[in-house]
Amino acid sequence: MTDYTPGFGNHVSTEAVPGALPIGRNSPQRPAFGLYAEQLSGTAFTAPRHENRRSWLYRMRPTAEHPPYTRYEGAPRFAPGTVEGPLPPNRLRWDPIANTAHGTDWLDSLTTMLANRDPADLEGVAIHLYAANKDMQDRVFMDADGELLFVPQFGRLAIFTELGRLDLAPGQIALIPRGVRFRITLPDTQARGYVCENHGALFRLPDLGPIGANGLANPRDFETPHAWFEDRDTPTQVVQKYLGHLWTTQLDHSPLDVVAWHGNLAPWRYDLSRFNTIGTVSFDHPDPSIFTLLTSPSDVPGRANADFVLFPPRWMVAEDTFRPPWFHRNVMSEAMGLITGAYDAKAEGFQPGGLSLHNLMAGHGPDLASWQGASHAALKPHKIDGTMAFMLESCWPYRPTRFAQDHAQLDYDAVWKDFPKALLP
Ligand SMILES: O=C(O)Cc1cc(O)ccc1O
Ligand SMILES: [Fe+2]
Repeated sequence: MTDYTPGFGNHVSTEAVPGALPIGRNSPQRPAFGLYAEQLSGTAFTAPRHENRRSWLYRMRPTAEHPPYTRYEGAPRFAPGTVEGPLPPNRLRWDPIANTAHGTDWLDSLTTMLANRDPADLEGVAIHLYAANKDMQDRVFMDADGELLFVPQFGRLAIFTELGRLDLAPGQIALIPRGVRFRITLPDTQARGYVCENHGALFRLPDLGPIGANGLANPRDFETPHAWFEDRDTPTQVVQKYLGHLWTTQLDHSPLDVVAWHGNLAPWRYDLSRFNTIGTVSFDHPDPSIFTLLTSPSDVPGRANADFVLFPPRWMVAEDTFRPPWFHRNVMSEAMGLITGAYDAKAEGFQPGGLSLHNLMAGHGPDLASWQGASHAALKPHKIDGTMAFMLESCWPYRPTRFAQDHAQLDYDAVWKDFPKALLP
């Protein structure tokens, strides 16, 4: 059980030991109890105030005290780079990854599927899958390449971070900022899901425009953990992802030793059932941007580095409308995952834990069975229930890893085969 503070991007002050947090200054000459003050930046020092994100951590030892990093040889499918050469314009889809070997923790189970920029560009996103069956023991991970958005699909995660503990279950998502170290244990002994890694501008809530001041993901439903620490003087391995590669070093203590912190750069979790879904009450299927939960802007206004888009249970009431997603070709690139149930544009073949990719300009939309069903359905109010899908839509075309290329479904194109030709008068 953990305590949380509600709100998105708020300035939080929290201490696990009374008196640990300095009052009125960040870096006193001698912080309480001999703690070390450390600033963790999520944006440049000079970022505009409304975008500026940083926290001050008060820890038992400075992060700076560590031996050199050497290459990490574990996690064989994590961050291997993508396939070089011309990128085929083909649509791709994957079944959930088969069970990983017994005794594989979250970190070593990470399997990179798609990536679209070099992390050193400070733009782009990558999509990793995990399928773990062992707790991380005596080791922590940190990602210097971006913030991590967790989308569990099966099994709970207990995430012990430098800034507090997060309990996470399927149906919730969580975010860990760039650079924050954490360890993951598995309350259900097994867990499977997605991790979206964002190298670009920090995820934020989208502007709501004419929707108004409320709706979609409301800020108060994001939960940030209170300060928590462990005082453990036992050997601890640190693994970090740095510019696309994995590195490791060894400490003689746990770095999850932040006794107090304050600031607006912090992990959070969010319950997807809180998403206030908005859709048409007249006709036509709205653009999926109506379902944007988080956005990471690029330098081009309105063109996201990444949008995290949710397709939750909802009522469909549109009149004289083909209600599922329409056929379309998009200049943005669409990677999709499924948390539970079925997706209304794919009758079969897109399974919970699976993944699909429709890169820029790829013709896609309802498969033949979904098109037939929706073209003839009686248009009474209908609840799409028991489903939760998401899309990570990016302006940068995704490239698969070699593993992804070798494990894609063999004949995905066939779901769009044999559409009857239109009959002209
Ligand atoms: O391709 C998809 O299934 C995602 C999607 C959903 C939708 O409702 C409208 C457009 C779109 O790309
Ligand atoms: Fe699409």
